[in-house]
Amino acid sequence: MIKFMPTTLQALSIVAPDHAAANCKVMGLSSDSRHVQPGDLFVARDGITHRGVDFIEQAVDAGAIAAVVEAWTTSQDDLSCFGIPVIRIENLADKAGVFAAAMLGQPSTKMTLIGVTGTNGKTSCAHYIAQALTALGTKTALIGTVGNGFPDALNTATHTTPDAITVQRLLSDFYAQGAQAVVMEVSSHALDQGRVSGVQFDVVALTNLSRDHLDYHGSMDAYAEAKSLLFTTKNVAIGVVHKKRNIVLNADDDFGRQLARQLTAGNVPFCLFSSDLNNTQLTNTELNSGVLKQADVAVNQCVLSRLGVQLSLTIPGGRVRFEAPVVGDFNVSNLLLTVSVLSQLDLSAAQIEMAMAQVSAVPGRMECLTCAGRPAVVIDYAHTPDALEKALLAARKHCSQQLWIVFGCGGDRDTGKRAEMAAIAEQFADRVVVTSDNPRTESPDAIIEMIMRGFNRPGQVVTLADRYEAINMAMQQASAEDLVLVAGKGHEDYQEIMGVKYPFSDKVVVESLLGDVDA
Ligand SMILES: CC(=O)N[C@H]1[C@@H](OP(=O)(O)OP(=O)(O)OC[C@H]2O[C@@H](n3ccc(=O)[nH]c3=O)[C@H](O)[C@@H]2O)O[C@H](CO)[C@@H](O)[C@@H]1O[C@H](C)C(=O)N[C@@H](C)C(=O)N[C@H](CCC(=O)O)C(=O)O
Ligand SMILES: Nc1ncnc2c1ncn2[C@@H]1O[C@H](COP(=O)(O)OP(=O)(O)OP(=O)(O)O)[C@@H](O)[C@H]1O
Ligand SMILES: N[C@H](CCC[C@H](N)C(=O)O)C(=O)O
Ligand SMILES: [Mg+2]
Repeated sequence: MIKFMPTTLQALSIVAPDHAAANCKVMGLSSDSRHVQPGDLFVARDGITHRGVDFIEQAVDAGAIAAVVEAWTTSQDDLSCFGIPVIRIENLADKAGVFAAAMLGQPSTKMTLIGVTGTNGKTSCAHYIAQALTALGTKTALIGTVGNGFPDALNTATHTTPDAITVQRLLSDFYAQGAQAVVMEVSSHALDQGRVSGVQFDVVALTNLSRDHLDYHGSMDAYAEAKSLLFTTKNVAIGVVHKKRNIVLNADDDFGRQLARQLTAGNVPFCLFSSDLNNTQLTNTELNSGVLKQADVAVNQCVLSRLGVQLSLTIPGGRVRFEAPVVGDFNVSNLLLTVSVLSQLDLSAAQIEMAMAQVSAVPGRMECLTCAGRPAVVIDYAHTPDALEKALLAARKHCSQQLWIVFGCGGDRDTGKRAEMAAIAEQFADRVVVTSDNPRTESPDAIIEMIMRGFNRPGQVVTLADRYEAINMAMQQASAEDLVLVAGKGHEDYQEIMGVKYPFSDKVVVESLLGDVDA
């Protein structure tokens, strides 16, 4: 159990109203009134749904000795009634992590910290990096969608990137358990809400940027702006911190190149990777004028097979060759990112080659289940238009006859991606079954109806809201030479309906329907 180091408001650089308040002992920190412990400083941050100030009374009842609130939301006059010092602070959302880091002894400075952001591929890359570092003997922990902890003992995660105080607690906990490195997925929500403020990174990397989360960010520009926060250094008092400027960018992605141009203009060094053999995305004009450089990590040779990928790469100062049992062209990009991160950690070509040979598939990402005489089934976490396209293109290469897709879309999330995913499904699959994903608080039928608007030939699409029945139907009707891609839920072991998480696993369902699954 991780303990905060007792401190004072003064030591946290919080300007208290009087001497007594400045020196009162702060025993812990919480941003949730329901979890406040006696002696805690309550970080009453404003959220999207609630105002933090509305929970101060509850925090006082639980024993909070002081509270901090957003400066712009409340006047000082309204804060004198709580019986504890309540102090107004600028940019409070960005400060919670900084306070927590201070009270936990700056855990991120004691380990190698790697942050991965981007629309798709964060989990895959984070796991590959953790597997590679572990193979090199570096005890490495993970924070991300599949779970938090050491790779062989992940605790289920509620978020891809937890809230700011939880992030610091996890880092502190990992350090206490001997971690030497931590790889974390950094979501756009996290960057926007200051969940990684106070984390000091050794390497930060971008996978790619495509449509997602527009319900939250409102526009692609705002979404990109949030992502770019991981790559801009701020001072230690606020925001993301870079120990060194080790930045890894994807030259095959529009946003990756945009960031690369910005960094070049600001004379900030970065490592660029590309799986484009001819660097066709990098225009000659840009290359010749020095606006962009050639990729630092690039593909010399790439052989994709049913079992995985064989790669020969150029890296700064050498070459590496390895095989990895992961499928899909998009995974080449994820492997390149992984190699780029390792090269930024100053590992030798021989070390990188050895480490990459140990990389293996991630649960729920292009996971293939087969049984003699039955259609092959691939379970994948594609839940954005770009991911669905990439997953279907990858699955097509493993399918000798008809390619089936079973998918739905999550409720209470970007509604605009629903019709886009339908158009992709229609374009790249032969048979389409639309079902429920996590409807959350929305009606499954209403979500399906929005998906249906994206098809040109809706008459050819089967809809079955019950996900078990939808998978069953596709597997019953598909021939042994067909392939069924079950997309959207990957590793998830629940289906969230009206605030309740019911047990549901695509993998368990498929295995039970296949009977004896081949290895
Ligand atoms: C949209 C979003 O990101 N919402 C997150 C946000 O909620 P919110 O802003 O509505 O918070 P709020 O309910 O207004 O509460 C404000 C403050 O009051 C506190 N509070 C609240 C209630 C109470 O009784 N007492 C109390 O003190 C809360 O702890 C919070 O600090 O802050 C909450 C506390 O940290 C998060 O749990 C919540 O995540 C919700 C559940 C969520 O679904 N988030 C998803 C969209 C998300 O974060 N996804 C990303 C990206 C996924 C990916 O692409 O991989 C992720 O990183 O997981
Ligand atoms: N580099 C990539 N480019 C495009 N699609 C990808 C890439 N890597 C993975 N995918 C697709 O995206 C899906 C999700 O991959 P992964 O879980 O690694 O991404 P993520 O960014 O962590 O997603 P989330 O934001 O939901 O946590 C995969 O199942 C696959 O279909
Ligand atoms: N990290 C993603 C997960 C989506 C998973 C999908 N199954 C869904 O419920 O939409 C998100 O929060 O948008
Ligand atoms: Mg993830």
